Amino acid sequence: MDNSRRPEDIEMEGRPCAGYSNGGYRADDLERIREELNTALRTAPEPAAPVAPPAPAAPRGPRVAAICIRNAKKSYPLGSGVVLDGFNMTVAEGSIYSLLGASGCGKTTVLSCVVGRRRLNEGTITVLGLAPGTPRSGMPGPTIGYMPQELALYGGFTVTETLKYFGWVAGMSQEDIDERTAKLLSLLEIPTEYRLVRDLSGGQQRRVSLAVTLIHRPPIVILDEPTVGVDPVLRQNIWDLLLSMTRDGHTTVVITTHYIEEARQADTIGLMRNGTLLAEDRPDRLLERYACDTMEEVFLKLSLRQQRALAAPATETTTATVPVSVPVSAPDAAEMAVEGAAAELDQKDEPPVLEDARLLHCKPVHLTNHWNTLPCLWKNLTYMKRNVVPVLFVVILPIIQCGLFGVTVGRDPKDMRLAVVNDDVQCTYSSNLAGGVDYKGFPGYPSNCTTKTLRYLSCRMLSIIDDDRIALEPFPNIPSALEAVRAGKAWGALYFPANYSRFLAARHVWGRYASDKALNHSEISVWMDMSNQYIGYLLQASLSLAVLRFTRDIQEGCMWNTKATPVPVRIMDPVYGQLDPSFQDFCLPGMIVTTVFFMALLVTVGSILEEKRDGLMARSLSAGVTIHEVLAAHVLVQIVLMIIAMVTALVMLLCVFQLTNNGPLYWVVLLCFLQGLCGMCLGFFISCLCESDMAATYMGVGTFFPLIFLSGMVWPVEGMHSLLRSIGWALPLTQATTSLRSIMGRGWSIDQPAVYLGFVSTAVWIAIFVSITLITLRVQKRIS
Ligand SMILES: Nc1ncnc2c1ncn2[C@@H]1O[C@H](COP(=O)(O)OP(=O)(O)OP(=O)(O)O)[C@@H](O)[C@H]1O
Repeated sequence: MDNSRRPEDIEMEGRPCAGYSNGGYRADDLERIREELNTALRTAPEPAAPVAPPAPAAPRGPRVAAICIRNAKKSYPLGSGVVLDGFNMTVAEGSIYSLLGASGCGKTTVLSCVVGRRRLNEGTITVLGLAPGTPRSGMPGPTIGYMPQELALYGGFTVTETLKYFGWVAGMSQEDIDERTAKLLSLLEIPTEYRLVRDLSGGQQRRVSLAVTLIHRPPIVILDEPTVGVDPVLRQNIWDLLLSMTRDGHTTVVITTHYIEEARQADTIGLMRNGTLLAEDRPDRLLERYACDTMEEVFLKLSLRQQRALAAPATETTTATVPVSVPVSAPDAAEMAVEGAAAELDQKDEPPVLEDARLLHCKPVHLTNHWNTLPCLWKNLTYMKRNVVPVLFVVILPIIQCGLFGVTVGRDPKDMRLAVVNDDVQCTYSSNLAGGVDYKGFPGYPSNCTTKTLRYLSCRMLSIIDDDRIALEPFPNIPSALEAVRAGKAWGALYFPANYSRFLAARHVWGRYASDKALNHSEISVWMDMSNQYIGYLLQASLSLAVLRFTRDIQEGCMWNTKATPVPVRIMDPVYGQLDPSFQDFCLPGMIVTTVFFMALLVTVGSILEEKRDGLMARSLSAGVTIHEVLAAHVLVQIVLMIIAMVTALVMLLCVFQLTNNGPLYWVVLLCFLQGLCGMCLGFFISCLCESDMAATYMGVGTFFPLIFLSGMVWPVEGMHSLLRSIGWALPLTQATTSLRSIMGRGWSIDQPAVYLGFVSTAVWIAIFVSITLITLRVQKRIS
């Protein structure tokens, strides 16, 4: 065995946290200490809830381990490699432990595992005798006060509101919060208690962050670079505060910092590099052992040694003073043998480290029957009070959306131009040409209608065609009329051949005896611009209707039997809807469903990502709020917003624009509400999956268009390919749109399959979104 290795180093390798390490003591010394500790164990009180009872000031030794990490290994699922590689760390109770290391060496990863935010791939962590994340450990929760590297504060809250929220989460009473707030504000010199956090200076914000960490007097305080970017005087104040906190032995502090020399004030310094701990000892001993004047030199020496060890072929596989699982070069091994011998002598002054929780002065804080939904709800409402934009968005967007829908969609196009070439007779179109004869003034039909008396029929026909929808414009010949159509100046061209009136009169008078010439010359030729399908169909429908009316007009004028119409079809009153159906009424159900669904989705994603941003949610979770409590508080707020959006949309569409609803309004409202819930649940899923606004935007937009097009809102699903129709059938908006259309258009109730399928489909989708959200959260927790 290598003589240079310290006994506890040998024990540390693979040694579980619980138990004693002899720390270089003689066997009889150890026996005595064990006896003392066992006496203490027998008399030590059990942990009490909700907060740790005040215990008498602890003497400085023998100390026990408050935090113990053994053989920790960690890599991130999407990370570039191993972050912690056999990391060991022991933090004595009532001490300040300063973890030093270069940027990216894994300090934050260690701390986030200690607070229970992340899990190790291998190895163990014990904090106050318990593993973080286990029941009754209070981790994440009030056992630990965690100050993350990022600010992670609600910028829209005042200082007191911030402290109130985190104090409330930690289970403190309002009086206790007020008292602690006053004390911390004075200790940390934060004079601006009613100012919003976002309006404070950077240094003030960090002090507020520290106050949040300390508000509930946590037994374990974890500070991730609290002094970065802080003025030197304030930095020293923070250290003074930490020293005073640990003086009575009831608070243990772990702090990371980039300022190596300030770390000399700590009881223990841990030097970390590349995911392993290079050394861990009292600052004076580290300087002494490595014969250096500054801590920087010690760090440099150990780092170079690790560098050489990693580069050179191994002579040893483990080290004495460096608990690093890397090979060590021969010169370093010799040097380390000398250091190890010195260290062994030092160890006799060092107290043993013990991890039995019952001997600790610091106790885990476990809150029973404490729900954080209420603080979260209060926080969400306070957030909304300060950020009215999302609320206005929920109220104003449906007004704008539905208003635009009401005034733009489904309205008949007006003044569509048709080019007219009339070789039959010169009518004058009063609406288009100045002067001349008004074709509307052409005589009616005498009762004794003959081919001679039926005159100016082209003008008569044009007078029927000319309405609000169509504007007629005369052209001298067919080429010029077609040119106007090609140039986009007219939607179509009509041509009345020469003697149209005479031949049409013959066609009517002679009926089936009319000559071929009469039949051919009594036809109007039409050329249409069908590039716009909707306008093209509208014009064709107008012309067909005009021909029908014109024919009936002739028959009535001549007192002929009007039943001899050209199309022997009689359109009766429709079973549902009107003879002249409105496109608006077709789109309306889809419009309502889409508005409510996507409004809920948008607001949910927005508010959760806002909370996730800058580590806000992570901090709440570290403080003991569960993700379910966060979601529950959001559900309550979102439901209120959703109801506002839904009522606004329905009032706009049904009351302001008087769109048709023939069915029971309560089914309409219930289905819209369920659709809102469904959108909200999809919002939860998206915001759990996405870390950034950008990713969420892509997902939101990515779901928007397929859902809209496949739901049959824009075009009847009957027109889709059968495969798409099957896919669309199963999507969240499709059945709901059909159901709402049946309620509003046909006046059906829930007993109709088309209606209840919408409710069933929505409920199933809510269940699916909730399930996949919970599964995603569980997977994320497992791999974090
Ligand atoms: N969520 C993550 N996913 C993937 N890799 C990560 C993640 N968080 C950290 N890492 C990587 O793990 C390594 C250690 O990061 P960590 O934040 O623990 O270092 P650090 O020592 O705290 O650095 P700093 O002092 O700059 O804060 C880095 O290489 C970092 O890129």
